[in-house]
Amino acid sequence: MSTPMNSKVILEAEGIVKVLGAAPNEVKVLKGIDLQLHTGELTLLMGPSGSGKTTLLSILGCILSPTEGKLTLSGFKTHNMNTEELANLRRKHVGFVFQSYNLVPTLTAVENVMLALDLRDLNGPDAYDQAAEALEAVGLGHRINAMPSKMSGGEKQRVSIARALAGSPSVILADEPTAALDAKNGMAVMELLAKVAQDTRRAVLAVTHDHRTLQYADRIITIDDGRIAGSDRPKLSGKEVQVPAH
Ligand SMILES: Nc1ncnc2c1ncn2[C@@H]1O[C@H](COP(=O)(O)OP(=O)(O)OP(=O)(O)O)[C@@H](O)[C@H]1O
Repeated sequence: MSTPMNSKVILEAEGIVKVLGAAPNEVKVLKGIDLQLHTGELTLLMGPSGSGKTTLLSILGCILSPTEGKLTLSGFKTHNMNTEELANLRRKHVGFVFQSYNLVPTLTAVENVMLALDLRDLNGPDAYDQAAEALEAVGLGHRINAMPSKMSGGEKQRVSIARALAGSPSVILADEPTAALDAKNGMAVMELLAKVAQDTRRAVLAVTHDHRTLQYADRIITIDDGRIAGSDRPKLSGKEVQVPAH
């Protein structure tokens, strides 16, 4: 199947197996996943509850190591990396967006974004400018000094997208980014992620149960019982995508 021009593989997972839990109650949560993320694309990861989506996202984002299999991120092969090397790779190349925003409640919007830059060793006036720029890019230039408690859910999620964008990671991983939002704010956040994904240096992968988000996808991957059950490019194929029920 064809991919957009100028697009390249920025993340590649091969034969990913993940066993969780301790013997004798071990569970093979991922059973051999092959997956590629391309720059300039928004990929949605869908599948029933318990199918392994969050576990897979954690492995792709170098939070968890696979039991078996290989991961290459931005050209770096991770399978021989120690914990510190993996954390450095994650800080530099991956931005996360969570369902519950995960903002620090005592910090303003711009300070929340600056915190992410500080983790990437960028601080001082340059960090402030870069954080303000990231907030501007998500339409929150007028809210940079707002506290999370004074923001709507949609605004908080946009701050968390700005935080993920700061430092220009090559991959943004979002776990149910619209789940806590009403329909209007949820679609606005999805539209923003689709726009963020148009940058040809970056790929975005979002786990979602929300069928209304399908319209924004360049690619939809479905997972069922720890295995890839399907992959489609709806904008190119024009096919209706069958997604397993939640
Ligand atoms: N620490 C653990 N030990 C054992 N099993 C686990 C552990 N963590 C998760 N699991 C199991 O792994 C499976 C996959 O979990 P995961 O959270 O990745 O699924 P998911 O597709 O993201 O689900 P949901 O849509 O409900 O968030 C589930 O059956 C879960 O019960």
